[in-house]
Amino acid sequence: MNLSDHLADLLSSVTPADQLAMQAARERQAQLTKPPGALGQLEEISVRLAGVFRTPKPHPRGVAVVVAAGDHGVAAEGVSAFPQTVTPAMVGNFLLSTPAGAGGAAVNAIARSLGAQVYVLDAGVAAELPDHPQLIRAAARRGTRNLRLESAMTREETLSLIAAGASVARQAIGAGADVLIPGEMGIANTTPASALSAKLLGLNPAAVTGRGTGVDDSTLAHKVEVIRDALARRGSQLSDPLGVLADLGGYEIAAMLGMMLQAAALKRAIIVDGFVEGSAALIGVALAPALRDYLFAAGLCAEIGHRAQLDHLKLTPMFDLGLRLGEGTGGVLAAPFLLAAAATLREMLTFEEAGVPGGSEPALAPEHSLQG
Ligand SMILES: Cc1cc2ncn([C@H]3O[C@H](COP(=O)(O)O)[C@@H](O)[C@H]3O)c2cc1C
Ligand SMILES: O=C(O)c1cccnc1
Repeated sequence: MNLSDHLADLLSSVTPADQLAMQAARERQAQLTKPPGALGQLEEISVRLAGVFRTPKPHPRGVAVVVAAGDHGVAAEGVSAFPQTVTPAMVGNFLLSTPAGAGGAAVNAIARSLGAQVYVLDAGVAAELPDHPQLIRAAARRGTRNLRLESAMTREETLSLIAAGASVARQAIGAGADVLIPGEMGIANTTPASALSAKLLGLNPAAVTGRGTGVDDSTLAHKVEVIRDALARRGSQLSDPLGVLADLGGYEIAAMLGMMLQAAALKRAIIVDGFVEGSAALIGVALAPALRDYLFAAGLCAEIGHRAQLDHLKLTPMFDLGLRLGEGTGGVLAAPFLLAAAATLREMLTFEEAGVPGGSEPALAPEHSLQG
């Protein structure tokens, strides 16, 4: 199958969540031993999980984060507080053996603390990475082109990275993941993420461009100008989301899009972490609106454009810890909320089952009817 047929196939496999299972879950939530609504946002999460897993008693088990790493030609414009060499060095760090286990980055430590699997994908890092048994490699150029001056990727490259992301997602799901978290590492990648957000949300670049790794005021102003220049080129039309992604995106962003589409096609839950993941999700829902049914927002992150992304996706963040890291860290932190929400729906007893007074009156059976 050629790559555009592969994408078309993936898109047509992304079908809406199961409304009947959601309705049954809502009715069940109303009978569980608690005041109505007392589990707050967990209740809506549990109902959405019922829709994803197509049962009023969903039981998601494994959690996996896939960190896709890629480099960006636009790093040459000086839009990050860190040099591009940090990308391959951090990939090394994701894989290093440490006294605590594999990986010395934040995502590794957080994933270990919660028992989540970490996969690492080289989605086009600029430097050659040494072989490592845990490093999955996509066939990609070493870094995108400078999106200020030209399209960051070709269509073929974009399709190929979407396919690579989809393939890792199948691997993770095959190994037991029911909750998939796309994560990213790529110096300068908040620039393509901001450019994509400005384009797709129709907002002024200044409204969606943040400090990323912590750039100062003058670098931030320069970053906004770089994005303005990129948007002023004769780029792709909004009616062509794949073209917009190729024009303004990045390899790891395309790979995360592939992961999301594949996980949704296989009816798994996806946690969308920060601002860079959010930009992949925006392309995803433009290509396949039903993808939204499978997305769960982790926390609100500190990038200023994140709120606008979540509003567009109609997703509610689960916490606000001021995270501004990426890597999928917030997504892994949010995973226990999903597992717990499903557990309430699955394992709590109803008022009737537990013999607790105060539940809504069950309808009277005819033989007990007063008129009988
Ligand atoms: C040591 C280090 C570890 C990271 N882990 C994630 N990021 C995050 O920061 C980068 C995006 O910010 P910007 O667009 O400003 O470059 C991405 O690599 C993202 O994953 C990191 C950044 C650094 C420096
Ligand atoms: O929110 C994010 O995804 C983010 C923020 C800063 C740096 N890298 C990623």
